[in-house]
Amino acid sequence: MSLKSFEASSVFNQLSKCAHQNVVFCSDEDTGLQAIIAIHDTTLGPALGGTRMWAYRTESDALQDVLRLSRTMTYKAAISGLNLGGGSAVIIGDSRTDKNEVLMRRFGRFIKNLNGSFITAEDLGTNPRDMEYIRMETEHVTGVPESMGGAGDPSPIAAKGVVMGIKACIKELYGNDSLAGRSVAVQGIGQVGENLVYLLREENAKVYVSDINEERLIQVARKYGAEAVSNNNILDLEFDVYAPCALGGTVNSETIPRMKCAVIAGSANNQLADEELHGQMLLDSGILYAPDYLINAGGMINCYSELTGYSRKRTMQLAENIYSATRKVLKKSKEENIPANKAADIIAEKRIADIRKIKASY
Ligand SMILES: NC(=O)c1ccc[n+]([C@@H]2O[C@H](COP(=O)([O-])OP(=O)(O)OC[C@H]3O[C@@H](n4cnc5c(N)ncnc54)[C@H](O)[C@@H]3O)[C@@H](O)[C@H]2O)c1
Repeated sequence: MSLKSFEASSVFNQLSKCAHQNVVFCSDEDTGLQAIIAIHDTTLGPALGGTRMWAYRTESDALQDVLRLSRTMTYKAAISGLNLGGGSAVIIGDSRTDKNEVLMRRFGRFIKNLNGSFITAEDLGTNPRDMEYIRMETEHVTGVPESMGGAGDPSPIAAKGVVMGIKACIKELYGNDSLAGRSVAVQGIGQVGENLVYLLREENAKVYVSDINEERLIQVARKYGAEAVSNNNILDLEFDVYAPCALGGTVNSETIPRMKCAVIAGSANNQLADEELHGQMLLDSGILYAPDYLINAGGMINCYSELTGYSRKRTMQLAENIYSATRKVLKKSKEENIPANKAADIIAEKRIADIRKIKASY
């Protein structure tokens, strides 16, 4: 087989499409570890990003995921005014059956070898206990429990940022940002979703909730006085705000035409299945979109605080800044008639380019 014949699916072909600074393949026979660490951009600071453990169907899927996630982290840090770059890691495997202390500690050794250019935290399939194992091998990890000097669970801060994003959208549409009487559908009521439901109910919003976990759905709906709805037809209902807080890709060519909401603002990463196509479709449909990486930056903000000396007050302040950052993005989107995700990208890219210039001067 000539090299050309498998070019389309090759690792080098995938890498050539994105301008990552460094991609490290980690393999260890003794522990069975197979992982990829991607460092997208470190102009603003060391690359920070979660470690996701997932039973990927193919190695190519794992590579694609880590490349996309790490790029998103660069933009998230840039638009949030953080001095961090973007990175991410994936461990290939089922977190319920394949994860153990040695595997996580071996992975920690790979992070150690990157000498601080990559700092990790939790993501899907990993938790504070795993971060403790990584911490046994390297200091370049955040999201460790408060008992170990960490900042603890980032999801309340992530939810706070999402509320700020929702309020900024409501202000844009109705001239005031009160959520009283506004209706919000939260899809996925896990760690962030439940905190979001709590905050929305505190503001007297009418809240609908859906989740694939029926037991949890009933429990959370009852606890906060929310209305449980079926996950299958949640998008067919009428409400002001759709808040996707489970998996990405729920905003796509099939769902957008069905949507009756005025706003999309949630915590899930990569909500638009295709950023260019679906960002434009939302603009054309008149649905206001609060870019995901902007309003879900609370988790990264929490990690940043942990790295720079944790203060609850400062962390909350940074999460509250998401309100003005969202207002700025929506203004740019309206004035230039461009999709909100595109407007956010331009603002993030400008900050990186500006800081790169001052770095070149010393
Ligand atoms: N945890 C954080 O601090 C944080 C920060 C930023 C972004 N995020 C993103 O927010 C999202 C939620 O994160 P989390 O930590 O709350 O996760 P989680 O695993 O705690 O919760 C996810 C919830 O979604 C439900 N779910 C899964 N698939 C679903 C589907 N198809 N339809 C409806 N519900 C479904 C699950 O049952 C679960 O209750 C993820 O996309 C994550 O990447 C999380």
